[in-house]
Amino acid sequence: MWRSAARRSAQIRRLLSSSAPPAGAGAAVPGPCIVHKRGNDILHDPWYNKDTAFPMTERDRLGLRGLLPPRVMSFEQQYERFINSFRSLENNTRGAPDSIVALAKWRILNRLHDRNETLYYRVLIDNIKDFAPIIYTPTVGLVCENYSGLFRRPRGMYFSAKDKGEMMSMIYNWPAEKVDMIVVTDGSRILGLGDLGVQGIGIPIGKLDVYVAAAGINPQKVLPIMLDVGTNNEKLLEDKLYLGLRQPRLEGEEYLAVVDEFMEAVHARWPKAVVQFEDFQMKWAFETLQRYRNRFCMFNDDVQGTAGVALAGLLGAVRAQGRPLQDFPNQKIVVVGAGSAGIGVLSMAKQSMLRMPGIHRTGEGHNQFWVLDKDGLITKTRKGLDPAVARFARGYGPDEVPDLHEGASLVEVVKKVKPHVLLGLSGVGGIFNEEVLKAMKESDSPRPAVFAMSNPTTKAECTPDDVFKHVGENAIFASGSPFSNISLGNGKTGYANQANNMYLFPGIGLGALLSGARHISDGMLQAAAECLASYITDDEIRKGILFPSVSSIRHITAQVGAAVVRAAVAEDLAEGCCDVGPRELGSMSESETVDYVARKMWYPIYSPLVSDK
Ligand SMILES: NC(=O)C1=CN([C@@H]2O[C@H](COP(=O)(O)OP(=O)(O)OC[C@H]3O[C@@H](n4cnc5c(N)ncnc54)[C@H](O)[C@@H]3O)[C@@H](O)[C@H]2O)C=CC1
Ligand SMILES: CC(=O)C(=O)O
Ligand SMILES: [Mg+2]
Repeated sequence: MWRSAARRSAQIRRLLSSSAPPAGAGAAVPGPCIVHKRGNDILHDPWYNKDTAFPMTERDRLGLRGLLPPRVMSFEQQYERFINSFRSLENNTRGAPDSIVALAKWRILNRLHDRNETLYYRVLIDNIKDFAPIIYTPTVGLVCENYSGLFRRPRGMYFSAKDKGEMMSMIYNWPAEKVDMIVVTDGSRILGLGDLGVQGIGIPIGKLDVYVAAAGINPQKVLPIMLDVGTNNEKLLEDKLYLGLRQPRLEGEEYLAVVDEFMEAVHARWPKAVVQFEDFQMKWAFETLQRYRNRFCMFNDDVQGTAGVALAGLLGAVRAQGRPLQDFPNQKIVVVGAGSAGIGVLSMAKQSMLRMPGIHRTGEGHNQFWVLDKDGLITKTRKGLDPAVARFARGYGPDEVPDLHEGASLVEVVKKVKPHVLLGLSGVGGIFNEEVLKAMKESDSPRPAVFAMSNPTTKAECTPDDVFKHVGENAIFASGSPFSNISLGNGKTGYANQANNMYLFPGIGLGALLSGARHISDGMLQAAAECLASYITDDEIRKGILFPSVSSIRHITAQVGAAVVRAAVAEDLAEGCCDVGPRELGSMSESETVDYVARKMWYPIYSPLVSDK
């Protein structure tokens, strides 16, 4: 499995060098693009604007002559100019507080996004490792918290509780004829920052930027959406600048009626669009997933995308111990956080354990998990447990070893269980404190793994410094938001892996889209997770590297996308996309599918513009 992944990876690297467009994706001579506007309207449209790079012939053709300074710059010159101004911003803000620097960097990128999307996405693709922390976690969290103050112009669509009955017509207000990818939130659980109401729109925007950069979705075909059903955040309700509905959140049937109407409207206009649900509070994350997953092509990224990434990390932790993957069902895993992400991870990990052959276990009753929430260890004696959580409750009675009790604290659990993996999806910064990490040192694993997956950085359960200091140099660390690697002395490195669903959601969405899947099945998600798990070589794993570098995200996404396409075909869920039908998809070999996916990726190049006005 690992060898074929390495071969695929080399093939994709050849296809998708970040410095050159993939063959067939517009490439050297892009076809002309028809615009339905002229003059200033083009300069003010970031989809078409080229700023100073409009050649003279186009300036004449489009009524731009005189509206721009006379010198025509090349794309490369514009690119260099932007990168230079970004680097001087970095120099000029050195020593300033982190949040000021982060927001200044976000502003300069956002201004480019507002002005010229082709240039914006090229700098994003080429510098994804540096810029992902700005357009995505952690800075996107800061942006959401300050959204009402930072707001200059809208991006995406807003459907509010006041729009009940209007959504079917409102959806036609969106200017693009075709939309392929939608990310929607109701703002009720933004990263680990809680209910941010309408300000949560920053998350769909950031996720879709990752879609464009990683999956090569054409930015003209993405749509970030906010469902504003109110907020229960008192601070926002009292804030005079707050831009959302100043009312408590809708609940129950009233809430579902809004989401139902929105989904019907989207489906009516763009029946083949993939809809990603993001950052919904747990009860609605699960409810909407069950409600829509067999009717629409949708998935919940926090439940399903996160699960696949965590599973890839958990399998990596088994390999790092030098054990075969069949040993996975024997790993002891403590999960802190029983919310949408935690339960998603537990469900997928359990499914995967139950599929592994040749291990003595007791079917559904096999429980290698110890799950804690804000009230401590969850056992079967806990009252009012959600059925999704109850599956993982420990059945503590006098016969179960180690001896623990309902509500036991994290440190007690770690000391007694001596887990192989400690995984945090709690949204509580620093909860893996020195005492907990020192207890992890006594883990039964020779390579104890600590996954501090909560976002943004302030909510990470611990840092890599803490882990390599208190658990030891042989520990394995991964976090949801990026950290730098740690120098352990003697030329050794403690790797700070990033375990974030960004490694999977772009490939899941792209694979679903290109296969024309009727819906997104567990098999497609499993294929995505296995593909990510197999991306890393044994050598890397031995060093403690569990996930590839974010700079390879396009390569990874092409593979994940292809794995998803193939799973959709195998399950007979694929209806095909554009001129590629299900039969043709089914006849593609593994490498041809990767080729197909890579070639479908959009790449930012200025196209010649022709106006029809
Ligand atoms: N790395 C990644 O790719 C992802 C990270 N996340 C992060 O995971 C976190 C949780 O997300 P959700 O599960 O959707 O939130 P949620 O609100 O549904 O669940 C949070 C869970 O943490 C528990 N919790 C709260 N305080 C605790 C404490 N002191 N000790 C133990 N447990 C505690 C709660 O009881 C609840 O079970 C967020 O910070 C989010 O950013 C979520 C999705 C993906
Ligand atoms: C990464 C992500 O989806 C979250 O923190 O919610
Ligand atoms: Mg999320």
